[in-house]
Amino acid sequence: MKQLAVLNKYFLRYRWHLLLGTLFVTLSNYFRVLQPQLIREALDLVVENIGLYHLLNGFELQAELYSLLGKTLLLFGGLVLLFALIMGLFMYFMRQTIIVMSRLIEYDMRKELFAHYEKLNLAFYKRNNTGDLMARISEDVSKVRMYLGPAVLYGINLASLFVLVIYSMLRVSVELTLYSLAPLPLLSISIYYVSNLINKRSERIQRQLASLNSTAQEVYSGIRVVKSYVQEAPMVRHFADQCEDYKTKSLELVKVDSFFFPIMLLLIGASTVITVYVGGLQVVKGTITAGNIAEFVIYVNMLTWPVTAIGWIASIIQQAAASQKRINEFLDTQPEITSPAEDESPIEGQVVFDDVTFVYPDTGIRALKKVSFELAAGQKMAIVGRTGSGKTTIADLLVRMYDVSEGEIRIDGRNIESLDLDNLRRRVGYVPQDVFLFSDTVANNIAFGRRDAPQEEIEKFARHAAVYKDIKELSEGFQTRVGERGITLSGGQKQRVSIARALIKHPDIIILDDCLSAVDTTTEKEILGYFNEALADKTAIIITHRIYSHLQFDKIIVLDDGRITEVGTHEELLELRGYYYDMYERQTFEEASS
Ligand SMILES: Nc1ncnc2c1ncn2[C@@H]1O[C@H](COP(=O)(O)OP(=O)(O)OP(=O)(O)O)[C@@H](O)[C@H]1O
Repeated sequence: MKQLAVLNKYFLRYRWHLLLGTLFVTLSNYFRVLQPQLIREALDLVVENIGLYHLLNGFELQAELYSLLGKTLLLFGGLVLLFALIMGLFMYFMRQTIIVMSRLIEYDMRKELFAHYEKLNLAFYKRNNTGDLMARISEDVSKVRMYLGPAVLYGINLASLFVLVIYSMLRVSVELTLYSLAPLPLLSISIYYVSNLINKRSERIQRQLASLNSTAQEVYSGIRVVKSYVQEAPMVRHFADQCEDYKTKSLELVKVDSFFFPIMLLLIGASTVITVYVGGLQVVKGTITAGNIAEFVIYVNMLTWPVTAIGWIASIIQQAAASQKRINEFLDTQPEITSPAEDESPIEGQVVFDDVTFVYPDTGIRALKKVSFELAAGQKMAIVGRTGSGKTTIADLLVRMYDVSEGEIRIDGRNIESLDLDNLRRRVGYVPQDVFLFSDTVANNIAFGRRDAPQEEIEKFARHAAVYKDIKELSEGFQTRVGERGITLSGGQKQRVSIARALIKHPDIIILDDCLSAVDTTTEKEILGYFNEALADKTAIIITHRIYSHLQFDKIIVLDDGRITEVGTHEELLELRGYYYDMYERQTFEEASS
């Protein structure tokens, strides 16, 4: 249960909701407990006056007694109604305080958890799958909310009702109280077991539902592959199997669920029978009145829900503790990449890799081995090399998605790890290989890093990225929503929108990771023509699988298995007759034959 201790700060934050809620619960229960006492009074009044009524047979007084009794009973009835109304009013207030408190805490928790997630490193996201991250922020937080709201509410209700009801019962008869309450612990224990079973089975259903959803989602996303391989029928069978599993699990839950109310009614029935039997004998002995039996039966029924709730609350708390443990695991994860200083100053753009070695933390893959190069501010460098040779890793290290394992990266002569992280990332325009667009308008996607960019700027940079015409042809131009992950745009269009997104930031250093791979050669020329002029004073690192003859590079490096194997200018590398030369020959041949 210590897992739940972290939630105490929220109780403290919303202490007035909690305190007022407790007061309203107690007041509501106070008026609830008064009702059986009024009913007992009314019943006793009737029982006591039956004899007198019959004695007055034939006398005028009999009618008067009848009317007086009627009026008194009506008064009792009116009072019971009034108390029920007051009780209801306080119940309304108790939900308005405690359940509202739980919703406010749920909102705070989700916000804080999301903000925390965003601070964590890329390595954390590689380590944990998206489904798990989503589950912790949605389902786990919801389970914790069940503890903060309903469990706390029913807990307070249980405590206050118990004190009030048992005090009222003991005042009448200690012996009858003990007999009437005897079956209730059994009720609590059995409900605890049934609730636990229900929860376990519900969880299994939830998991099955999640897998059902991801299957469906995967099929929808990969519908092109499914159709072109004529795999619709096997996919339907696969989905049907999963549905079958879901159905079986749901039926298992129904079986246990069906026990809930019968158990409750059986044990409450037992309590009532005992009350009437033992109470009846006591009435005969004269220790209590007949009205007391009615009063007790109502008390026992009043305790039904709170006692049932003990098992239910225990089960909710158990689940909430398990969920909070999962949430705490993430909350306790601290970002390894932190910003040491606040410094908004611009970057000149000198980049130095000094004997950089990098090992991916989870796989142990040595992606870079003693890589060294130097770029003066404003210089342009191309990185080429086979797939998996470490090109993207260089880009990721430059924006500190990871920190180097050995060696040092310096920007303007300062170790990259001593620079203000946000400032660094703001001043580097990075177009990653796997372009990602948000399901928002094209304009907002371009202005992602500069939310205040005016429309003219957005259009200007769209032109520079050679995507202006494509956007204008969309149904709503720049206001067209691009669908999930930019699904409604072509691969090349997505690449160009993300180039515009990087350029509009006016970065000091620009890194383009294979971002023209899906663009035709005419468009490529158009973009490169612009690059020549726009990147004139910027340091640029361009990762590519093609040789761009339209761009003058100060330096080209060839990577192979994490090492620099060739370095020099275009002409120098051609003279080396190595990987670069082969690449150039192949490309020239392909262009000539196309
Ligand atoms: N997140 C990661 N976790 C573990 N290993 C990784 C990760 N990303 C890349 N690697 C490994 O590091 C090595 C270098 O990968 P990198 O992505 O830098 O290559 P690349 O040259 O950019 O390849 P490509 O041209 O195909 O994009 C590869 O062996 C790859 O398997």
